[in-house]
Amino acid sequence: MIEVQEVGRTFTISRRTGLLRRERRVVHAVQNLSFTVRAGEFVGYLGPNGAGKSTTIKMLTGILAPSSGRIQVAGLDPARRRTALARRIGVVFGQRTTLWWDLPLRDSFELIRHLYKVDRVAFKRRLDELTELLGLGEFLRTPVRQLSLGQRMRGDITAALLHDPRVLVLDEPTIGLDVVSKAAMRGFLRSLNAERGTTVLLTTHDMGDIERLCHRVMLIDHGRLAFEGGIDDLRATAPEESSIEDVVARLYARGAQAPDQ
Ligand SMILES: Nc1ncnc2c1ncn2[C@@H]1O[C@H](COP(=O)(O)OP(=O)(O)OP(=O)(O)O)[C@@H](O)[C@H]1O
Repeated sequence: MIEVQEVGRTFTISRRTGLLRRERRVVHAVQNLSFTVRAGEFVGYLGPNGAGKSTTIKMLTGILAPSSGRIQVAGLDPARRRTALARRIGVVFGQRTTLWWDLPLRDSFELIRHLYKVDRVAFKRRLDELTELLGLGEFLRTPVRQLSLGQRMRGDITAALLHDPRVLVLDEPTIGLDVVSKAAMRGFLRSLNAERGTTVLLTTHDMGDIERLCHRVMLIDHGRLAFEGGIDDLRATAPEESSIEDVVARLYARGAQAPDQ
């Protein structure tokens, strides 16, 4: 469902170092990255701040083109077929909304229906289902700017799923949610994957998300894949640690000692 082959992405940063002098520096955000996510998998994508997670997600969704290598998502090259891909995948960035700030939630969904050209009957059925599952009924007429973070996040997840995508890419979907909202969101995502077979790639700094949801974990550090395996394999990298958080902290610390690019 997702194929990443030897992908690299660099950024060139230009910085003023004097009155007339500029210094150019190349940042290797992602380097020689290869992985596969099969249909129906729920995979966690971990890494410390600045490791290259968002850059990867932007490449998977076609927002950024890779500098090298090859990507296929749902059978398409994301950077070349971004519009076609948008009909096959759903994307949620926890830190920002894709909804229209001043519009009631319902109107944002209606606009999305037009953008994705979703059939009216299928849209109504899917919206009713998602409204029920995510408990959104009482907020449909509320402008997005008046929603709490948890309500808005449920709105964003609904928006990403209205066109019934086979792949869902989530960038920190539980950030800032309270324990009850977090548990509800995780329950929803788990059943979406188990019952509907939606393939999910999840980026998070919350190890609870990883432990409770993911079949497999990939860990990126300094733009390179530093670990890949199941939760038990992850634990086995530091069996002396009792929590996943500490196991992952160990892996991050190991990466920090490695020579930088
Ligand atoms: N547009 C850009 N221009 C220059 N450098 C960038 C750009 N986007 C990302 N980078 C750099 O690429 C590297 C990877 O950044 P990225 O945002 O992918 O990390 P991340 O793993 O998502 O981090 P976080 O967990 O903090 O969100 C960082 O060194 C970052 O500064």
